[in-house]
Amino acid sequence: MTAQHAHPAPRFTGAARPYGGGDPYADYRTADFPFARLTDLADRRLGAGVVAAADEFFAERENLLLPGRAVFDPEHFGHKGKVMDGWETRRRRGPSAGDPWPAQEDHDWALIRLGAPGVVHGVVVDTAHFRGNHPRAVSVEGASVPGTPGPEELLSDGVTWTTLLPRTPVGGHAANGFAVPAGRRFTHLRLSQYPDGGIARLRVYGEVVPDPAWLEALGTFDVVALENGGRVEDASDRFYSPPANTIRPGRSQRMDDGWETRRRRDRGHDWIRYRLAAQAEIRALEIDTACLKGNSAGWASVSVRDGAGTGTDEPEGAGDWREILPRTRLQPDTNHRFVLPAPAVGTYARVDVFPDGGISRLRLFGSLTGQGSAALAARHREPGG
Ligand SMILES: NC(=O)NC(NC(N)=O)C(=O)[O-]
Repeated sequence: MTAQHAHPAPRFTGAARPYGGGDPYADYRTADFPFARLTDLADRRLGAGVVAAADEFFAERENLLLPGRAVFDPEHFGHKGKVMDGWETRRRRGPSAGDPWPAQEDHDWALIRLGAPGVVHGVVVDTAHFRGNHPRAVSVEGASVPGTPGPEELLSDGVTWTTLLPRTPVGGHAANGFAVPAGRRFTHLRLSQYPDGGIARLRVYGEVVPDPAWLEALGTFDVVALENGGRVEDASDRFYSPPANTIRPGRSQRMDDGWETRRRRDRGHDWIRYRLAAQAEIRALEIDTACLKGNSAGWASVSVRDGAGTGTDEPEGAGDWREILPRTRLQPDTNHRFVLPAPAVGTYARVDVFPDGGISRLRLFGSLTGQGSAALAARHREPGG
C-alpha cells in the first residue's frame, strides 16, 4: 500500500511556551497523520529497541519507543535534573570561550532496531514536553543489515545508510510528522538530533515485509500476525483501543492490550477487516478474549475473501466473503481454539463480533499458497520491498 498524501503533513517549528501549569497537553501541537494508520515498525511490543545512543545524560534512550504518550510531572527532579519521559542529551558546547556555540554539524544520534523489517511511509518525532530543550532539527536514516548486528557493526563503515528524512527543523512540544517516500526494506534506523536536546517518542509507520525464507522454514504460522506481515485494513470502532492490538505478539496482559469497542445502542455489530501476509491456506484459528470480562464480545464469526486488493478500501477484485467460523458463543477471558473442517484459502480475513465488546487476539494458523509464497518473495526482492 502506498500512503497517499493529498495535503502535506502540517509542520511545527519553533519553541513552545514555557509550561504554565494545568494540563501539560493543553498547548501540545499535533495533527491527524494519514500514515499513522499503518503499523508502527518501531513498536517496543513488536520487539523494537534503541540499541545505542551517542549520549543520554538527562533521559534514557529506551523511553523513545514506549507505547502511549509521554507523561510530564513538573515536580519530578532527580540527581541529573528534570526527569523527562523521552531521550534527552546534555547541552553541547563549542571549543573555546571565544567560540562557545556548537558547530553547525554537531548532533546526537540513536540507533533503532525495528521490531519487524519493513518499508517506512512516515515518521513522527514527538517532542512532547520538550519546550525549551527540543532539538532544532532532526534527520532519520535507514539501513538493511541481515542477522542480528550489534552497535559496533551498525556503526562500521560497511553499513550503508539511506536518508529517509533529511535534516529538517522541528518544533518543541509537538508531534512532528513527516511522510517518507516509500523506499527499501529496512531493519534499522538512525535518528539524529541537531545539535542536541530531547525527543519524547519516535513512531515509524510502514508495512512489515517478512523474510520469505523464514516463513517457508516455519511452514505453518499465524498468517495474520503483524510480525509476519498481516495488518488491519479497517474496523468499525477504534474508541477504546486500536484493532491492530488483536494481531500483536503474545497474549494480552491488560484490557487495553486488546480491542474493546464502545457500547452499541443500535442493532448493528462490530468488525475488523485484515489483510493476510499473502494468500494463505488457513487450517485452525484462535479467538482470545483475555482480560475482557464484563465486556467480552458475546459471539464471533470469521470469514475470508480471496483476491488482490490494494489500499485501505474494500478489497478490489476480491471474491465474496466466505464464512469459515459460524457465529459462535465466546466466553470472557478465554482463549478459544477451532480446527476448521476444511482448509480455507484467502488473502483477507474478517472477524465480526456480536453485538459489541472486545477480543484480545485473533490467530489464523496456516501456510502460504504457491501464489502467496511467490508474491511475498517478489516483494522481498523488489527495491521497494
Ligand atoms: N529544565 C530542563 O529540562 N533543563 C535541562 N534538562 C533536564 N532534563 O533537566 C536542559 O538543560 O534542557
